[in-house]
Amino acid sequence: MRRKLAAGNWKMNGTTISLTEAENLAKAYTSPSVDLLICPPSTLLSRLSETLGNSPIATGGQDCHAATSGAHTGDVSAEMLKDSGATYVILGHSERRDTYDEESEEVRAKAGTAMENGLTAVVCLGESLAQREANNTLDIIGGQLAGSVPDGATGENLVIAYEPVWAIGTGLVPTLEQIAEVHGFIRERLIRRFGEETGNAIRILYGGSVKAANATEIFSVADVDGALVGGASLKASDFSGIIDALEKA
Ligand SMILES: O=C(CO)COP(=O)(O)O
Repeated sequence: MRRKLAAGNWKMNGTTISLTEAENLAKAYTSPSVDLLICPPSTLLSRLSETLGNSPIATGGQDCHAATSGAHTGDVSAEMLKDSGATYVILGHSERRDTYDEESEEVRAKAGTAMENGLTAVVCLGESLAQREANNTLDIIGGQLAGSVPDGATGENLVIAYEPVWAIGTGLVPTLEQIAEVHGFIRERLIRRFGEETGNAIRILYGGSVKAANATEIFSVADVDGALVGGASLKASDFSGIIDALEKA
């Protein structure tokens, strides 16, 4: 049985004041029935990890370098994330694939380094609107999945996030049938590559305009094991509506 996961990606949002939102969340969820994760900007990671202290809410980075250390100005290593209290790291987000031309091969190298450092890699996959309209969604997702996930993935060290690029921050959400098709396809590919047991243990999150108002129906879809939430994870009052829906799913 896969434990569900509600993950917040704060992206490039948040300063010290935002720690209060995490504190409010920690007060509200002292023993949640689902896993909870916040991935703040790296400037807040240490303080957020300290603020959350013994709360069950985990913290994570939003990217890491494939190398363990060295002359990489501006980058953050997996070891640094771990040292800042993180247990997860988001990798291959479409905003990084787009802005920094991150290819799946690079994402795979980063995920390997993250896993070696004891982090759980949240590997993001997603098609653009043009790719969906050209009926290429499953080809794109299949290629990104095969290319971005390293060998040795398990239900512990890997989470997949399906985030259609056109649904991120737009208020547009795929139909439940479209979500079911892609999540079912990812599940099948994971089983084919890693075997029945591991393939079934890896969690698959949906991400893209998830809100309290649409969370219940999204969580009703087979193989949706939780959500990777952007905008609606910034305020505890918004994120808690999504967490509550996941706890009831
Ligand atoms: O990109 C996302 C999470 O990683 C989704 O962002 P939104 O929830 O703001 O659409």
